[in-house]
Amino acid sequence: MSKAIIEIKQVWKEYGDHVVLEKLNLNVQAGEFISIVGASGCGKTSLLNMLLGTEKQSRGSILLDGKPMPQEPNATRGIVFQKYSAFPHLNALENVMLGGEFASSPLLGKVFGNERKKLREQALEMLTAVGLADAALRYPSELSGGMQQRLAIAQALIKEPRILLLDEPFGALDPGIRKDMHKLIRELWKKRGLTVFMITHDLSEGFSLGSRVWVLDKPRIDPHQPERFGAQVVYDIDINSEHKLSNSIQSLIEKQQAAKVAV
Ligand SMILES: Nc1ncnc2c1ncn2[C@@H]1O[C@H](COP(=O)(O)OP(=O)(O)OP(=O)(O)O)[C@@H](O)[C@H]1O
Repeated sequence: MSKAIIEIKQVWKEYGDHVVLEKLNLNVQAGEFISIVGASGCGKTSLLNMLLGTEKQSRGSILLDGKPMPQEPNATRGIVFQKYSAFPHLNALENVMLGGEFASSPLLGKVFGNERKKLREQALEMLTAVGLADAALRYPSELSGGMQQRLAIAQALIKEPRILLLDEPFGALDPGIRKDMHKLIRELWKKRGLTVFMITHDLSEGFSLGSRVWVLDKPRIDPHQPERFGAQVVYDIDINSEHKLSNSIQSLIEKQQAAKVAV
């Protein structure tokens, strides 16, 4: 087996007395697509933030290529949030270029001359890859929700990250647009050999996109002290090796879909 790109070893995350995550032990190979599902507040975003480097684990270690995870975001990891706020005074092309400018000139946030010309070309390529070539000169307020998420993906990918972190990236989009976005993200994942971590509340999205699904839940509950125990990865499901999803998982998905219809 090849060396893991990410190793999570005995990781705990606590906020004061509140234990959010406990005893996480997980290895991720380069090129995996991990869907992270679990109840609201179980610690999915906390886990993603630790992978991004904006949060530090309370205990244990997280390794990137065998070395401690850098404690700040850098170009190895790109992130896309559910709600994207692009700079409103910059057009799509300038917004994507800005991401690249900060990656190559973190202090100044600006590049000049030939480097700028090259960056402009790369940004245009990125916009083309996400299907926004025709909207390069439009401002964020002139883009639909789906287009704004495409822009967010282009901005994350301009830094050429090896790891892409997605925090409910399609949660606010209409079902038809979500489908298009699923196709896009699968293409980008495969073509660029990315390692992807995606939080979703939609189980069927998690199972259809991911090569592996982590289900976070609390195996232990103290009713008098709900914050005493944290969530763990209670199911770690390798989609490729499962010929068929187990009945229980399939029925979970069906239940969720039925609940959506009922709303
Ligand atoms: N900076 C913080 N300080 C204190 N508590 C926090 C902080 N960040 C998160 N929490 C708490 O940690 C718990 C897990 O939060 P987190 O956002 O990781 O959950 P989540 O699974 O992503 O939730 P959701 O699905 O609702 O987005 C929550 O109870 C939250 O209130």
